[in-house]
Amino acid sequence: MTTAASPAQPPLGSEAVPVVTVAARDGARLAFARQGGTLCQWWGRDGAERLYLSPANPWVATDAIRGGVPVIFPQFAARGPLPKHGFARTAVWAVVGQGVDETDGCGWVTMALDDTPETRAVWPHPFRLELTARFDDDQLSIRLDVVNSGSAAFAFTTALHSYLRAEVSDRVTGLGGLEVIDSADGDRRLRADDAPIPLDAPIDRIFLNARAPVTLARGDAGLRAGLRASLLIEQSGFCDAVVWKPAATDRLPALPPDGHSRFVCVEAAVIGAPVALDPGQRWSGTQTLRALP
Ligand SMILES: O=P(O)(O)OC[C@H]1O[C@H](O)[C@H](O)[C@@H](O)[C@@H]1O
Repeated sequence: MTTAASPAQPPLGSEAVPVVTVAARDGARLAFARQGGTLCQWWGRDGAERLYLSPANPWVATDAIRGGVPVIFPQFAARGPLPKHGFARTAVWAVVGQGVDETDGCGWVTMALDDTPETRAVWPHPFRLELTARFDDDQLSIRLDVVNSGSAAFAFTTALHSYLRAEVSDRVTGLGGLEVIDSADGDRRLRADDAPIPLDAPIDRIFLNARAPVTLARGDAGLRAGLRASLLIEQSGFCDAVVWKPAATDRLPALPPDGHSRFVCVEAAVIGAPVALDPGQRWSGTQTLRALP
């Protein structure tokens, strides 16, 4: 277990859910937990938090971590017969390696999850997941690999459920023109317009075939809070994107009363057309967050 940079911060991790921190050469840092293979926090070299990690997260071994980057696999949300968001976010992953890349100074960590009797009880497929994060002060790149290690084909949906620090005056841009499934409105289909998405209202939408970069643009409050002017969010392999921000009245577990107004999730996802993998095949998807000056 480690503690966050400032003594005023709530504890980071617990005995049941240890959290480890790795530093890049430029002083940026990343915290991760084997619980769910979750990246918990990415600090710039100025110590600013770029991800949202709920101060009310209970750090118990059975729960997904409320914040950071939970890994959603093999089912997104309740869109199928499995438990909501699948099992990868609550399983205990292995740490394959961590360190600093001598060539470019980036910090990195790789975690992996293989099928177990518990996963096969809910989803009867041998698989291997590998999550590799590389980061410095300017960017965090997160790659998810899915390998079919069995002898029969399987299909899955997935997401990197990234919780980004955001204030209500911030906006999300770059998703205009895409086909949308509005999860908050009975899966109504609509076409996104070009207007920036305001973060002073709840939203739960899937944007299909999201290939272009998305920007989280700061308003006054975000700039006053010391956040970088904007965050550029790019993805490859993942064909869809989700923008989710709960309402104050949602009263989500592990979130403080003002938590809904401190983040937005911009998720790199595959939902509309599940990935089908034959035995021995590998699928890769990457989400990259670039902190612009
Ligand atoms: O509360 P959780 O189970 O972590 O789910 C959090 C959210 O995940 C996704 O973004 C879904 O689109 C939302 O409908 C869901 O509320």
